[in-house]
Amino acid sequence: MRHAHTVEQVRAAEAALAPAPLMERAVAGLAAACARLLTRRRGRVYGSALLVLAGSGDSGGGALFAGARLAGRGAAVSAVLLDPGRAHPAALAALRAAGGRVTTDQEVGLADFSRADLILDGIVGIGGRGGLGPAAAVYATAPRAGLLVAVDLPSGVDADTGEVPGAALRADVTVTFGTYKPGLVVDPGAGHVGALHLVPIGLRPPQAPVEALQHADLAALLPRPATESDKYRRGVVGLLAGSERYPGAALLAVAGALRGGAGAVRYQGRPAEEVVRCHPEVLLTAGRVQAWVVGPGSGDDTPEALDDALASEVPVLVDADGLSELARRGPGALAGRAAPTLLTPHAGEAARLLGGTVTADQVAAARLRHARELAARFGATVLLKGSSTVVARPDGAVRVNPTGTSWLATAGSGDVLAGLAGALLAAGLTPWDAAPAAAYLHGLAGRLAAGEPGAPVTASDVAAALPAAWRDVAEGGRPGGAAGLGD
Ligand SMILES: NC(=O)C1=CN([C@@H]2O[C@H](COP(=O)(O)OP(=O)(O)OC[C@H]3O[C@@H](n4cnc5c(N)ncnc54)[C@H](OP(=O)(O)O)[C@@H]3O)[C@@H](O)[C@H]2O)[C@@H](O)CC1
Ligand SMILES: [K+]
Repeated sequence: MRHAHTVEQVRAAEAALAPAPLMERAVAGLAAACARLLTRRRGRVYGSALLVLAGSGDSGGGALFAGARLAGRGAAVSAVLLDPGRAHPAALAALRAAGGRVTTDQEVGLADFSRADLILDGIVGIGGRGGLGPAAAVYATAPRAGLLVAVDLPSGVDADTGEVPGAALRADVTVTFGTYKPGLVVDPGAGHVGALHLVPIGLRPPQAPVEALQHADLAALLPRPATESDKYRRGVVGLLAGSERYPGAALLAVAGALRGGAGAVRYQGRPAEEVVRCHPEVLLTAGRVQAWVVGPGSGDDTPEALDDALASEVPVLVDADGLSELARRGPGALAGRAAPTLLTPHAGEAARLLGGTVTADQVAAARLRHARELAARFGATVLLKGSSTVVARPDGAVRVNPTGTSWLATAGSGDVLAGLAGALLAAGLTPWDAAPAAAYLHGLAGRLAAGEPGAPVTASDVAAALPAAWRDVAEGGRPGGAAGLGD
């Protein structure tokens, strides 16, 4: 599990430790990471060109100290001071003493930026507020040939939320200290991070409000049938999905549910004949179910389907058309439910569920905030789809999905996810576990189907790759399994 802590928690944890050893450990880890990157790129540190972008805080201080160390190993180091009167005095002195060149001239800085083998972004760390000023913002778009290493987090990304209010640097590698920060794992910030490397500095932060499941967590969560399992032990999922107009949604949701390990799928919708033709294992009879999925492509049947599902005493997943109907009814529609409800909106559906006071783009730009608001408003677990899918609980706890690929933004992909998550609910997982587990497997299946370097995939391809994703997780003992994920 990757745990991500807020700025306030990091500050409190840092305050409990002596500052000098903290800086020492952070700088040692940062310099070592840069030395490895330079060696990989140029064969050695000696003779390589390094540029430090230094702001006024400790992030700039750490970058200058690391620059000094690498200058000591023969790198040609220059530093641009973005707030010249306030650069970390001891770190600046150390860089000068090691032979580093210091400038405040933007033209010189940009020329060095374009030529350097490696650039250290120490403009701001967790103390960054608002967007970058113009002197720093030019480096967000300036051309460069070398690697950009962000110190603690890419400058311009909000550490607590992953929001990017203005210009932000785009790193190849981010070296972060002590613990992960939410902004490193939630988009749009996460998209600026590159490869993420954690340097332990001895922090002991409290429980994390944001976490990201890894391969080993998934392996522990996924249900495995015991020898005496029957279909009810594995879980029977009921699908109220598809319509004459949208039969495909039913087929894809069934495909996701069957490959999500459901003991059986009970289908109740209009295109039943087509469903059975494609998936002969589906049950069409009424009977016991352990979770309902309502909404994918359910069209005009949605109001009645939602009534039936919400009146049941089993977990209910509401997706697609079900969410539009729920947006019309408002949070009161879930008020009397004793069993849990899981909502799986994309940004547009989330905006509607939030009462239309925000746009889909605003939801996507501030994913943590809106997923939490929605979960609190409806008293339900919310899986907000999109790049870095976010799962929020009504109490504000969040799990962020680290898998996924932009190839997954394809028609019907959400139907597969709904069926898959429904199967995991039917198997007895809570929404808090089922939702991130489904997002993880779905994202991994998308990556496996898209391949490397990646090619377009259909929702059917994603469903077909689910068994491979499942096996990849089960093989989690070897680092990252076949997909190269894992921690
Ligand atoms: N503790 C340690 O030993 C180590 C700490 N390290 C890292 O340092 C970070 C915490 O340090 P920090 O508190 O000094 O904050 P940091 O983010 O560097 O700078 C804040 C300064 O920036 C300024 N500023 C704010 N917004 C701005 C903007 N938009 N554009 C430009 N400037 C802006 C702001 O100005 P002010 O608001 O005060 O006017 C203030 O002066 C943290 O990420 C940690 O991991 C490691 O790197 C090394 C070891
Ligand atoms: K930074």
